[in-house]
Amino acid sequence: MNKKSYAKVNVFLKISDKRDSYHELVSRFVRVHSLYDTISFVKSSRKAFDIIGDFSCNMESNTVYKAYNLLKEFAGVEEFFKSHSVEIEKNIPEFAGLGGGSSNAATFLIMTNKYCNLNLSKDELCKIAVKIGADVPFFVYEYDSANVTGIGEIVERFDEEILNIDTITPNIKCNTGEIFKVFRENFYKQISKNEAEKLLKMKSVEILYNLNIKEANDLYEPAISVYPELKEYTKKDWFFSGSGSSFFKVNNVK
Ligand SMILES: C[C@@](CO)(OP(=O)(O)O)[C@H](O)COP(=O)(O)OP(=O)(O)OC[C@H]1O[C@@H](n2ccc(N)nc2=O)[C@H](O)[C@@H]1O
Ligand SMILES: Nc1ncnc2c1ncn2[C@@H]1O[C@H](COP(=O)(O)OP(=O)(O)O)[C@@H](O)[C@H]1O
Repeated sequence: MNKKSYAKVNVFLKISDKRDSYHELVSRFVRVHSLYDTISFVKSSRKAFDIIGDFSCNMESNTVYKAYNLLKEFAGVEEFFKSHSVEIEKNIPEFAGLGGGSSNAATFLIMTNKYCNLNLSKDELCKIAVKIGADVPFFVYEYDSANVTGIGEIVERFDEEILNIDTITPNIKCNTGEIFKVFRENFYKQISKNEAEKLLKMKSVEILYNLNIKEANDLYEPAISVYPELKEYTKKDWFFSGSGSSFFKVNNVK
């Protein structure tokens, strides 16, 4: 009972509006095939829910624990996790803009749905996923590439070739909330409907061929202003994922 929990990158990320203290985005999310954690359900005699793995957060703030809390009311779930521990082999760096925590939560939802025979559809799982975090629905659908809008709850599969992606994660822990705050205060702009529609139709390789790092990600400039050390990692053909700190390169782009 194990499953890969992939990282993602944002090929582009543009802000389209504000929603209360949040921001609505227009983004292309792509799974990184070469970077994943592995989640296993292993037999255990602990008689209580537990997660084994290397995390910087405590149990209460672990996204997998949040996912468990949302599923435990379903018949059989609590019983199952009295005799199984969740083991997570972490490879995806945290605070990296690669969605590791969100991916783990989604993989846990998918595995629990399967092994506890909950028979929930992807759409039903997605309703649970949004309660955990903005990026979780993308990972629930298991698409290689998708257009993601709203705060992350609208996920539409995008049909394109599988991308061969390299990532670099500087040892800088980017605070997503702080970067959005600086974006709102000093860099605020909204993508127009026309421009958004154009990007949402373009293949990822075309987008990366045509845009530079600043144009592709509205959070890049605010991130650099909060963490100037990030600038050292800015190189030709490399792009910025989410609110950082990871940079990525797509080898399919010629
Ligand atoms: C920017 C993105 C793009 O993929 O990626 P990451 O850099 O985290 O991977 C995500 O949407 C990030 O989502 P997530 O990491 O779940 O953010 P949260 O913990 O929910 O939000 C932290 C804080 O960031 C701000 N926030 C977050 C998402 C959003 N669409 N608008 C916001 O303004 C809010 O102030 C919020 O309190
Ligand atoms: N299962 C998990 N894996 C990684 N980080 C987690 C997990 N659960 C909670 N977190 C917390 O989520 C935050 C980072 O989220 P993560 O998804 O790894 O990165 P990012 O949001 O930068 O893409 C950190 O505060 C981290 O401690």
